[in-house]
Amino acid sequence: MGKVKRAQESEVIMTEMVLPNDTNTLNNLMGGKLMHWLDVVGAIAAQKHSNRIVVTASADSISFQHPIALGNVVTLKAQVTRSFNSSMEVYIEVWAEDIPANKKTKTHRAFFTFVAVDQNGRPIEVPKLEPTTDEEKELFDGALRRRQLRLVLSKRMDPKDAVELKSIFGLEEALGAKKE
Ligand SMILES: CCCCCCCCCCCCCCCC(=O)SCCNC(=O)CCNC(=O)[C@H](O)C(C)(C)COP(=O)(O)OP(=O)(O)OC[C@H]1O[C@@H](n2cnc3c(N)ncnc32)[C@H](O)[C@@H]1OP(=O)(O)O
Repeated sequence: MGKVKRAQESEVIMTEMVLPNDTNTLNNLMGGKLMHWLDVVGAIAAQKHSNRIVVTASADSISFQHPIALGNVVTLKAQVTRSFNSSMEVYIEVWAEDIPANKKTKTHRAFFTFVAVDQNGRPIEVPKLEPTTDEEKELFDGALRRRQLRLVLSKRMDPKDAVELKSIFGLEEALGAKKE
């Protein structure tokens, strides 16, 4: 049996401050800057799980509903939810904190996928992941559906083979599977 690692072993908490160079003309954090931080914190979590070089394969939809203001302290928490062969899904939560006002708000959540690669950039196998807490187990179970959705959207999986997706949405017919 291959190596198994616990989800908590990949946890990374990163803290940043929104500086003038990071903001738009409304003095709010630029979306691209936040995506950069998400990419870095997620990649470190994936590296901790795999002990390998990792590359970003995909980032799921990120919505910017809560602006983060100049001077806020931004905390990003990342953890691998599930590993597959060479790929790992990472869940990231973001909080913005106005320390003088003593106010902390959860602003974003995101799922990224990283792939462990060798020195030549070829995908390489990663340890399996064992979820421990209820939240980790829920994320672990959902990861299979999210992976299938990503692979279908990027045309890497035939919708007919997306068994998990079909079972939750009851999409057998819509996705072209033949009825018995
Ligand atoms: C001492 C320690 C110090 C630590 C200090 C750390 C500092 C850490 C800082 C890091 C700083 C930031 C690091 C950012 C990292 C970049 O930003 S990297 C730059 C952006 N990313 C890239 O350039 C990647 C470009 N793409 C590729 O290289 C290739 O497409 C990939 C992703 C390696 C996949 O290769 P491929 O030949 O298509 O391989 P294939 O066998 O088909 O697929 C391999 C796996 O990828 C998955 N995959 C492929 N495409 C997708 C997709 N669109 N969606 C989901 N999964 C996909 C497949 O499902 C498959 O998964 P598994 O079944 O193996 O689990």
